[in-house]
Amino acid sequence: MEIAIRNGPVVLVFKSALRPNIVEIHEDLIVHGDFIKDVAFQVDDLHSIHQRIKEHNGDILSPPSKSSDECGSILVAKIGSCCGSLVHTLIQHIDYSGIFLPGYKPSSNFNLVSRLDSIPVCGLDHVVENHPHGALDDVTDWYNKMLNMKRFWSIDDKVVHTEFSALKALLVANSKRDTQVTLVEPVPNSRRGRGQIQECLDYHGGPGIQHIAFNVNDIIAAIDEMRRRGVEFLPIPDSYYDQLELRLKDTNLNVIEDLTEIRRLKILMDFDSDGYLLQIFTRPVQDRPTLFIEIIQRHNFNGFGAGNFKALFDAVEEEQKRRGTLLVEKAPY
Ligand SMILES: O=C(O)C(=O)Cc1ccc(O)cc1
Ligand SMILES: [Fe+2]
Repeated sequence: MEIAIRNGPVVLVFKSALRPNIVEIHEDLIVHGDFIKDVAFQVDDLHSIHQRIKEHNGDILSPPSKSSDECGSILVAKIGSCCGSLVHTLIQHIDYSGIFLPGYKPSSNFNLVSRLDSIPVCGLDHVVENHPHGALDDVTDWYNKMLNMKRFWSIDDKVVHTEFSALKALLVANSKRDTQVTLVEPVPNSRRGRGQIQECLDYHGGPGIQHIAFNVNDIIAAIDEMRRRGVEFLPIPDSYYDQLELRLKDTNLNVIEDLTEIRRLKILMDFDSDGYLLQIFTRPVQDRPTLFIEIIQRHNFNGFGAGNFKALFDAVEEEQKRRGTLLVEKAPY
């Protein structure tokens, strides 16, 4: 059974096994718990991508096929990724004008949502994959070969470390930068802890999607409403905002949002001379400390909040201490 929910251009599909014998879903759930199985990409020319993937011996789970209903047709294929059991559905819209994809019917069972104040989402900014130590070069190669995505930036453990852990991250994206995947790996070193990436790998049972980031146009209103609804975000100390205000004093940046609101809602901010971004991270959205959600608003700023990594990772490690997973060698399950 599948239920698709939409907010602006973003659609999430929730899938569950109705019957006991749907082995492939149950097997995945035993390993990963609730997790992201599929990150779908919209493509312009599925046949040529399929050809490219075949030439590079990619894992084609289902070759391009046409799917139609009374609202038109799409072309769809599915490939295995190099990120554990994650798959990528590739979709080319030929002439489709229905609500989502062929076969989906509108549902009228969402009275609760229609009574809440809306939280408009305007796009999917990026998804983030966690990989084991040493995997990032091969994964980057894979996205480059199969989907022609290029590496745009990287940051290493010399820059990204805390008292307890260290990591490497890099971004692969298409040339328009409207499809972006951040790849992250832990760097084991002499530090004392099991960092957030290793914790996520341990609880997820291997590589997988660690967070998804939604773009909004009014992050203050969005977070205000999400908090009102009870969504839990990572706590950020007041000292972060004291420092932020000092750093901002030395710039000519025109920040539209009210800094008191940014402080009150615990939104993070990173900037350079041309622009800034505002971002905030939820606590994990299921029992295992694996998937969480980021809300992000960009003002002429393409980067990934590297200036926030320290505050962010310190905040996550405070959560790990609370969970009792930071200062141990292996996952305590
Ligand atoms: O790069 C991103 O997408 C970020 O949002 C920053 C980040 C990178 C790695 C993490 O484990 C958590 C956050
Ligand atoms: Fe992110």
